[in-house]
Amino acid sequence: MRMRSLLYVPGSSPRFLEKAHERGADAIIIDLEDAVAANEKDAARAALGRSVAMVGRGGAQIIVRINTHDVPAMLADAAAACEAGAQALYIPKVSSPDVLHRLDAHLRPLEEAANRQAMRFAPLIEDPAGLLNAASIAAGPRVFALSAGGEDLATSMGAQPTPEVLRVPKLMIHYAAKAAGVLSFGLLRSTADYADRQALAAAIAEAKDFGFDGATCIHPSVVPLLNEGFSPSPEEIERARRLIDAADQADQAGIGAFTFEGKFVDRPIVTRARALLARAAG
Ligand SMILES: CC(C)(COP(=O)(O)OP(=O)(O)OC[C@H]1O[C@@H](n2cnc3c(N)ncnc32)[C@H](O)[C@@H]1OP(=O)(O)O)[C@@H](O)C(=O)NCCC(=O)NCCSC(=O)C[C@H](O)C(=O)O
Ligand SMILES: [Mg+2]
Repeated sequence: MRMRSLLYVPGSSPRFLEKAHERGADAIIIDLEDAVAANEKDAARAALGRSVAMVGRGGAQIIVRINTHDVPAMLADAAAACEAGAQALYIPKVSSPDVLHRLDAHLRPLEEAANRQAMRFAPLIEDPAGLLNAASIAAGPRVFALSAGGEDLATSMGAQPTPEVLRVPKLMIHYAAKAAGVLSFGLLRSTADYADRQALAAAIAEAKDFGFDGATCIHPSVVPLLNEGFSPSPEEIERARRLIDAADQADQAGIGAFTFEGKFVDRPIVTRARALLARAAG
């Protein structure tokens, strides 16, 4: 399943929710957390059934970002997301796997009673404790993806969310995701400056080179950039096909390493080409 673009939509904004399914995002994250004012959170949760149905009309994966600042709110959000038919939870401010176990135990009987598929978890790491526990968080129950919340991460450290500040923590979280074999979402910079398209395109190209699978965004204008940027280009696909043909011929001739279009090729390079074609196939 492709998850190049994940569009955040505040769960309290009917104007945004109404057309979110037309924006082309692979996944839509209905936010109940920081984009929703405190006095609107109960109403956003109560409306979740309608919101999930509305944003799901285009076939995107539907994810709900729950609150984790207090346990009753967290459990109520998770139960509402389950009842609404969301496929996954975005779980903010995860500092250790404990919260994932708590949610897993809470959801299991609800899912069984309603005969629903298990919702998957995407923890969001947003403080230094979470950063240092990233490997155990990535290996937690139901986890399918990991990402960093750059704004909260910087804030929790008394830092500014500049690319220099965010680069190392975001890469640490990325490597934890890769070590656990789960998806890794993000860019090596803050996503708050969504209007600078040139900088965004460069950041997306960089993230793709690092092996990130996709990224979240807060505005629909970024979705096409993510979809294009995290997809293999036609040139990359053509080259991968030629390289695999050449590798198959070399294999039949009993040759493991060879020169292809002026460059050295051996097994990991062929594996990379096959992975690129698999990604292109969706
Ligand atoms: C950033 C925004 C507040 C901008 O809002 P606004 O100025 O009203 O947008 P536009 O006028 O440019 O909108 C143009 C059209 O696009 C639609 N729109 C805009 N945003 C969205 C959206 N997110 N989803 C769906 N549709 C959207 C408008 O309706 C307009 O369409 P039309 O009506 O047809 O003309 C706003 O974009 C926004 O609120 N974005 C979401 C913010 C959010 O969810 N933030 C939380 C996630 S990020 C985070 O929490 C950080 C992380 O945790 C960390 O710590 O780093
Ligand atoms: Mg945050």
